[in-house]
Formats: sequence, structure tokens, C-alpha cells
Amino acid sequence: MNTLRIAGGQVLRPDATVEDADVLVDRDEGTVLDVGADLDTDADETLDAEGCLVTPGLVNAHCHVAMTLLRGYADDKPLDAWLREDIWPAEAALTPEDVRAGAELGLVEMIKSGTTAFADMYFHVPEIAAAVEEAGLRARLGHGVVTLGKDDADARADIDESLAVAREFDGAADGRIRTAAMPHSLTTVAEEYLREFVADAHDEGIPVHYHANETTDEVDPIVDERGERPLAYAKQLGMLTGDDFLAHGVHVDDAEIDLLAEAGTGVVHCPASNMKLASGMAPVQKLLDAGVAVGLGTDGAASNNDLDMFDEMRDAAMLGKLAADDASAVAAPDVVRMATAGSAAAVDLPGGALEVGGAADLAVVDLDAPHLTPANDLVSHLAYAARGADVRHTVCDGRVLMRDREVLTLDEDAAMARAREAVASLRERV
Ligand SMILES: CSC[C@H]1O[C@@H](n2cnc3c(O)ncnc32)[C@H](O)[C@@H]1O
Ligand SMILES: [Zn+2]
Repeated sequence: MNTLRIAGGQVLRPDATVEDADVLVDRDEGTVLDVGADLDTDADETLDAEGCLVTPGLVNAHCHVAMTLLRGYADDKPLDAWLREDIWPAEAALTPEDVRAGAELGLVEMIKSGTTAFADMYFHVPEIAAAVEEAGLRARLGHGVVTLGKDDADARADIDESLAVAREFDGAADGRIRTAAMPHSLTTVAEEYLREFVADAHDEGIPVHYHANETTDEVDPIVDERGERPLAYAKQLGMLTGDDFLAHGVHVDDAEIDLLAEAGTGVVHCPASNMKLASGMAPVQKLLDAGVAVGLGTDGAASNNDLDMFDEMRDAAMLGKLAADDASAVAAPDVVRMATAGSAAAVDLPGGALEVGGAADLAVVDLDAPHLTPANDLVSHLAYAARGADVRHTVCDGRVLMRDREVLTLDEDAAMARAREAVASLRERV
């Protein structure tokens, strides 16, 4: 058996306690063999975790990873204008090579900030899957479908591509890649297509992921035209099952929260994107109180503007308190759970907890920094004070992806250079 030991650190356990312990990993199986203070087995490789906190790898449950290319491309607008005036015209000019370049840059950023798994909706998915395979992360990938403005043939071709991608890439990269069917939203995909698309996906056991209840501009037309709330409509369309997960859920009323809790549909909270686009404040504490499976995501780097899940935890806690008008709402252990086990459960990927037999997906956070001193409460530090740049080592599926801040699976400098070149050429074309 080939083993890896993460030695000399403190370990965040699934019950949110922290203990002095080593973590022993079976690299062949990609699982945790043992967690304990006195492990006497020799390991084939050791990662030093002295003065560090070993946490489950962070799980970014909603992203558009290749949008790193559009970071800073268009800011300071609300969602609809931002998409229509800036983002969609630029995306229409992206080549598969551009998407590969943007994905690699985003994956480097994720590895460097302790993210080991993510869910992603975009296009040119084969390029994203190839980048994920090389980077060594886990992902649930899907081709996003928009039928708005398309004729019937183009709309159906888009849906067919989403289903084909979901079939082809499920289980790729030694099982690290899973897939989903991904209609973009309840307003950008017409009802006639949604109904068929969702049924076809579910018939084949493919989960469905979509944006929902993100802005009032999106909710109001559904209510006006149908006389029902968006998630009642989603339920009617069959897209509110325990396998499905939606992004945002900002403007949900109490009845919709009950629907989500009853169905077991995951909700991915994206606080930075919601603040930047002024979409609103999701009622996260209400969702948690109702027992909804809540995860955390960055959304794309164009609306965030980074892929750092530590930022996201802090934003989620701060915004959650403001939304609830209660400083005790969305507390530190809640956001840490949302960024780890909560996200993993919402998108149904392994990881999110350091436990024997579980996935060996972890991040080692260096605590030897002024902003993490003194170590009064390490869960508080993770939620409120740590940054992605504090991550020293990243491990996914038992494989070391970053050691002492050196990314081992991708070439960081080359990824930045390719992204710069891709965007220089894109700017000439758009
Ligand atoms: C069709 S692929 C996915 C599609 O989603 C766009 N997108 C990025 N951020 C958001 C957001 O916050 N709400 C809705 N849609 C978003 C992205 O630019 C792609 O076009
Ligand atoms: Zn999104």
C-alpha cells in the first residue's frame, strides 16, 4: 500500500472539534486510513503540518471556472445588464482553447486556496474536463443550456449537447468527474424544453443543476405570468428532487423554503456574487433552520472576483447575519460546514469531512501568520480570518496537488501566460 502522512498538525474533525493528530492516507484508494495522535506506521511520503490546521478540502458548489478570463472585464452592473451587455457577447467569442486556458487558471487558483472539488456550469466542457483530469481535482461538470433567442433546432441541439456531455464524462478522470444536466435558469430555458430536458435527464439518473431565485427581475415575471412562485414551477417541472441542486436561492419565500427542505434539493449560496450584482441577501439561517442542504459557491470570477472559498465563508457569515438582523445567525461552524460537508452533500461529491474511510481530500492551513494569531478558536479563524493564501498543501484523492505552495499538477506561470494571451486575442475579437 502506498501511503501519505500529514504530520504534526491539528485536525478539524467532522463534529467541528480540533485535535492534535496526524492523518494517514491510502494513496492507492485515495481514502483516509487513520486520524490520530500516535500513528506509528511509516509512510511513503510525509507532508509537514507543524503549526498548521488540517481541514477537509473546500468544495466550491457553484462555479463557472473558465470565467477567470472575464475577471475585471465588466463590473458594477446588475445581473441582467451585466450578462446581456458584456458577458454573453464576450462568451460568444470564446474558443475551446480559451475555455481550457480559463479553466486551467481557475484550477490553479482553486488548488492554491485549498479547494479540492467544485461544481461547474459552462460550455466547451470537454476542455474543462481535460483540465480537471490534469489538475487532479474532483468536479461535477455540465454544459449550460440557454434556449432564449434560439430557434427550435438550436435549442434542441444545446439540450442534446448537455445530455451527451453528462453521459460521456460521468466517471471520467478515474471517477473524480461526475456530471449533471444544466439548464441555465427557469427564465432562460423555455417551459416546453425544460419539461422534456429534465425528464430525459432524470430517466437516465442524471441530476439537474440550475440558477434559481437569484434576482427579483427573474422572480417577478414568473409570478406575474404563472401566478406561482419559481420553485413551485420548478417542482411542477420535476426539477426539485433530492438529486438536484440550484444556485442562489436569494429570493425564496417560506413556502419555497419548505419545498426545498421536503424535496432535499441542495441550495448553493453565493454571497460575493449576490452582493456584487446587488442581487439581494439569501435567507441562509432560515434555510439552515428548515433543514435545507446548503452549500457554498463562488459563482464565476467575473462576479466575485476570485475563486477563494475562504473569502466566501467570511462573506456568507457576514451577509447571513445582516439578512437575519441577528449577529448570532450563520455562525462560524455553520459556514465552515457549508463550505465542506454541506457543499459536498449538495452537489453529491465525495469529501467534505476528514474521517476514516472517507475521501482523502484536504487542505493544510498555515497558522503562523499575524492575522491568525493568537489561536483562540481555529473554527473562527477559518470562517473569519484565514485566506486562500494561507493554504500550504492541498491534497485530493490522496494525491498532493500543492506542496509548500508549489502547484505540482499544473504549471502556474504557463497557466497565467496562456490566460493573458487568450484575453488579449479575445479583446481584439469582441
Ligand atoms: C450557459 S453556461 C452558464 C452561464 O451562466 C452565466 N452566469 C455567470 N454568473 C451567473 C449568475 O450569477 N447568474 C446567472 N448566470 C450567470 C455565465 O456567464 C454563462 O453564460
Ligand atoms: Zn452562476
